Amino acid sequence: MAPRVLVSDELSETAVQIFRDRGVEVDYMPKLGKDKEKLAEIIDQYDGLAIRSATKVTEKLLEKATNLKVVGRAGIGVDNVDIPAASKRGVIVMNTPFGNSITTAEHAIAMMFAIARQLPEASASTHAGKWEKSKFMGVELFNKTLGVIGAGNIGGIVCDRAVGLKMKVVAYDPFLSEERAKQLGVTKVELDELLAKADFITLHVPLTDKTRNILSRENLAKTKKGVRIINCARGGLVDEAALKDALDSGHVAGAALDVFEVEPATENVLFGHPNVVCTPHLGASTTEAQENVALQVAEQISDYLLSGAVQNALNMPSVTAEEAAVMGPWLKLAGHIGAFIGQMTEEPIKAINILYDGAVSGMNLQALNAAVIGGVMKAANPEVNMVSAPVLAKERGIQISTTRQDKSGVFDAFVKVTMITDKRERSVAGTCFSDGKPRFIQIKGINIDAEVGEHMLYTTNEDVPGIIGLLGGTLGKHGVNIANFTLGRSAVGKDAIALLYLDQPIAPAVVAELEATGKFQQVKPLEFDGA
Ligand SMILES: NC(=O)C1=CN([C@@H]2O[C@H](COP(=O)(O)OP(=O)(O)OC[C@H]3O[C@@H](n4cnc5c(N)ncnc54)[C@H](O)[C@@H]3O)[C@@H](O)[C@H]2O)C=CC1
Ligand SMILES: O=C(O)C(=O)COP(=O)(O)O
Repeated sequence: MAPRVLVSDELSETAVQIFRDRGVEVDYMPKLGKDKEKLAEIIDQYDGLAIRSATKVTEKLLEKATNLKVVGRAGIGVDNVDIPAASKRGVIVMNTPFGNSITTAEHAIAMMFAIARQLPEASASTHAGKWEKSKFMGVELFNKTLGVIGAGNIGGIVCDRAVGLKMKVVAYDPFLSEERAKQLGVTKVELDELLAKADFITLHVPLTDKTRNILSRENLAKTKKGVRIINCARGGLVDEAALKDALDSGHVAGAALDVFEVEPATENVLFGHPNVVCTPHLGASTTEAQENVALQVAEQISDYLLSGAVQNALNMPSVTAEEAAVMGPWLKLAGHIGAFIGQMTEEPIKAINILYDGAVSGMNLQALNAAVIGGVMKAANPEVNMVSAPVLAKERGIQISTTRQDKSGVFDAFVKVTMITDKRERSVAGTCFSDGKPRFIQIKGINIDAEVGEHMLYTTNEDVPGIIGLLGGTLGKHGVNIANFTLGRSAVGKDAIALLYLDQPIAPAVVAELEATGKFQQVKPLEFDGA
């Protein structure tokens, strides 16, 4: 069945066309982002959700989104998506990190000109036939100091354009390297220095717990008298009430705001102030940017739903389409090994050590690790997947370690996972043959060769005659067909294991009957989803 995607905010038609061309069913309902009840009612029908900033992907919405696998943000900021809640539910969150950055940077520059020369007010006055030539006295940008808070993609472009305007640019960004600052032609400074020096301040940081209120009342008080402030990043970065007071007192000469604490902003303390220029979150609103982000988000969502390729996800390592094709069997194997271990474990896991040997050690290990951990944790919670598992494992304090090596002899490559609890250590290894089929090759250090099936039975016993007959006879009597039977032992007369691939699940009564023979130390049915 074709995956289904809902577009709940206004996106360029390009997105809808791409979904259709790629064979993804798409419903375009651009008003739904503003109607959370209606959205919550229908969200369970969709595998993917494409949004901009109006749709709020809250924990509550995600609870209803029982089939959702991916949220794609056609834009940059994802503060409208509860990413931890999405991760816990195994939903990938992607954005389009570059599609609208030039456009947004240009909007910030336009806003800077607008407050330097009071363009909107002068325009309104002229339209009104007033010809107030002497009222609108502006300031030049030339030789002024621009303080850029956040010099990432957008901030970096703003720096570049401002240098072109012959401004002096200082940037505050803890993650900006001296080398990059030099390349941009800007001076890296601390926040207090920026506040003290800047004639114009422009914000380009994401809204996080650390950046919220970065221009607080206290910080606004540290700015130069006559400063002008531009916010084309997020409402919530500037204390709006404090900004109004600073504008009223004349300490701040002007402010240009594209974003507001509450959006849509139909009321705001700053509305109506003569020195404030406002736009309704238009930073990304150009034909070019909207084409870029719509195209990118539709391709990314389709790639993920159709091939498992992951690009620009905020809660999952990237997997290219090429990698997804090569790694597919290995990701499956990693999940199966994890599932084997998870189903065999009844006590809390302290650590999981993952060894990658040979060709597989050169693959995307973050993704493979996520698949192993997902498999392990799925035994306790079937809802867990590659996205949610690493988060949950971390929450539970499980130590994950990875080793790469290239020592394999018999196999070109293999994956071996060792799980450690207070009581025991358990390890399972597997490989993929050229047919792409995952196989288990070692359990508890005992070599075997077992194709992975959906329903399996694992037994351990002392190496004595008659075990094959006993297993075959009992299963046969209950009409359980054996597709594949693998045996292994550590040494003659010592520990032996059997792994049976069955055509149907084995009933608890049959397990009990085998246990009652007293011949087995363990009789454990195992299930492998998607095998
Ligand atoms: N008005 C609009 O329509 C649009 C607004 N945006 C907003 O712009 C923001 C920035 O976008 P990009 O430049 O693409 O993001 P980015 O991630 O490339 O850059 C953000 C920069 O902020 C820096 N940063 C993070 N925490 C900081 C802190 N506490 N203090 C100082 N710097 C800090 C980072 O090191 C990074 O360099 C987005 O998060 C989004 O909220 C983005 C697009 C359109
Ligand atoms: O990309 C971003 O972060 C934006 O803020 C753009 O928002 P929008 O898609 O125009 O609602």
